[in-house]
Amino acid sequence: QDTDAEVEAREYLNYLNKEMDRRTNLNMLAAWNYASNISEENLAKQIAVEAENARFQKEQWREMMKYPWQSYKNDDIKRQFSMFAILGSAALPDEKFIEYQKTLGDMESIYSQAKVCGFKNKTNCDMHLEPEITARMAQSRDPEELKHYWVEWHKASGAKVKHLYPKYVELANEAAVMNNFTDTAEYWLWSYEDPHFQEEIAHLWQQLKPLYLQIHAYVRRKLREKYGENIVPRKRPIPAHLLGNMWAQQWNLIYDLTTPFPGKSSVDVTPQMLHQGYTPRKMFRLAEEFFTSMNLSAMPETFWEYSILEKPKDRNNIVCHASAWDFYDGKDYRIKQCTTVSADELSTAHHEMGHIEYFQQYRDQPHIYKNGANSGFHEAVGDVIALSVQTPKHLRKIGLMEPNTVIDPEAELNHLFHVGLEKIVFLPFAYTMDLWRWDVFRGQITKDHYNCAWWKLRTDIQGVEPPVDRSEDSFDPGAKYHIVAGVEYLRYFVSFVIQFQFHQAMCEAAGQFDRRNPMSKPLHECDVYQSKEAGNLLGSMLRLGSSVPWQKAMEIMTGQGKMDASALLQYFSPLQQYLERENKRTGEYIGWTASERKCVQ
Ligand SMILES: C=C(C[SeH])C(=O)N1CCC[C@H]1C(=O)O
Ligand SMILES: [Zn+2]
Repeated sequence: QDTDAEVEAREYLNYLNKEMDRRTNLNMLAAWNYASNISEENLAKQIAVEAENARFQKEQWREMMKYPWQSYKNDDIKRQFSMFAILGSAALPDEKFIEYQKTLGDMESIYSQAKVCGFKNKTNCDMHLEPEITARMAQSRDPEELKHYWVEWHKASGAKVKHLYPKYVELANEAAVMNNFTDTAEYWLWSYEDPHFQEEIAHLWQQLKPLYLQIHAYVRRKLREKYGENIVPRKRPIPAHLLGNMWAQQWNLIYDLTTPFPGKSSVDVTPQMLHQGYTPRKMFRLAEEFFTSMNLSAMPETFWEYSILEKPKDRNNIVCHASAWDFYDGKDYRIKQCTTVSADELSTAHHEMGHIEYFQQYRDQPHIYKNGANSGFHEAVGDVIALSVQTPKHLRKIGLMEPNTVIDPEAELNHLFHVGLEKIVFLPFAYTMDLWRWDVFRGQITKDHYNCAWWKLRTDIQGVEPPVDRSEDSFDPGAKYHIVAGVEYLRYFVSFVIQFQFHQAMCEAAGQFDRRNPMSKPLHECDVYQSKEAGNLLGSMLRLGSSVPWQKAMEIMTGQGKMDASALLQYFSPLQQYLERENKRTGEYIGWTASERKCVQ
């Protein structure tokens, strides 16, 4: 039974939650207007709305402190107050708040509008990251062309925001301190509600690293066979421009160069999608149908009306980096993605729609709980579905793979390897992104050695190196969206571990996995399509939002409350055995020696 004080406190929370929904709706509309139509004027409009709301939040913070909420018995009221009490950047005084948002907006604008000149057609200097440069990094098999786009992109993006980054770090840390954190690293880690979270991540990486070393050595051999020993030396870190992705974060786009059994069924459905006349809209309809087949939500009609699912033809002043948007009114949800028709982008479409599913499932939560159980949960939802979609079994079901395609153990290994190029490979990259930023926020990496510290981490942890020597004149972290947009990245490391725990739980619910006899129905062959049991299990966790600690949400989903690498390792165990056998057979050097690339301080 709530005390009178708690009854009064709850009434205040009801007001605050409703008012924050209303105000955040205005914030999101202004942010959407800027991101979809970049201009100084639209940034100023967005910042004006955000500054007004920051003022309101500071005012309410003073109001909240009149309530002795730490002494309340009601856990839910205490949880809401403790979350509302953390203002983030809104804690900054007005003019610093505005400077902080302007710095982020300017970095995002430079990144999103950066362009380079062509390698072959040197007069075409209108090539943007999406779609042109991304397409060349994925499709070119000419090391010189790949080096050109790698170097030019890093010059046109990272180097151009270098002068703004220290100011962002300084103001982010000032805000963190005003929220009673030592720095932004601690503020970011606080959201995971576990005082030992950084150590837990380090422990998970130690468990997963052996598998990464195997796929790294195997891919390096395949690249050496393709490009020769001079370009891909046997024991060296892998040159980052040869891996199919500008940041070498996922290598699935060089699947054709590295597949274990080239003759077997190709899991790359891009040609089929193009042949069948797939459009971006059809890709998102396909994703929606998967969710509804499991008794999860369809997209509201306004989603199809307001979303931007293709890059506008006539202009480039748009943030193309894919994103999902909640407008906090229980009905307006949107995706903005400069979609091109490909298998990789079909996965991204599922990823983004997973965010929308989460938004819809927790729509009845109070404002403060309209978040993922932690940020990694939000990133995992769509990916879990995509794990089912990309099974050969499912691709045949939806007509993207010939019905008579032979799916034998070698074809299954090809599929596992393809998923490994996207999931195993990504882990050290995601880890590096925030290992670098934690040290920057903590003052261990200062601006005079931002770049060389970045490459030391990238070489030590990920085993990749830049295609050319670097120096502190460059700012290569700034060539990656999440760095210039100030988006925390550990969420993706968490997602790529827990999505296999969710997949395992949902496959069990769907009767397609048996934890007591794991190889009787291999986890990587599971497809939860049309399983109401799997959908209801997922939905029951999504509806909670952040109303309970993520460990509780994990327990509801998987029966236990911890992050656990064993589901991922179980999923990839046939691949790990194959890679270990193959690397031994070819005498591969596991790991890498020091890079010969210099970084001039
Ligand atoms: C698709 C999104 C929007 Se939340 C994204 O940023 N992702 C999804 C995978 C990792 C990360 C990236 O692209 O770096
Ligand atoms: Zn996401």
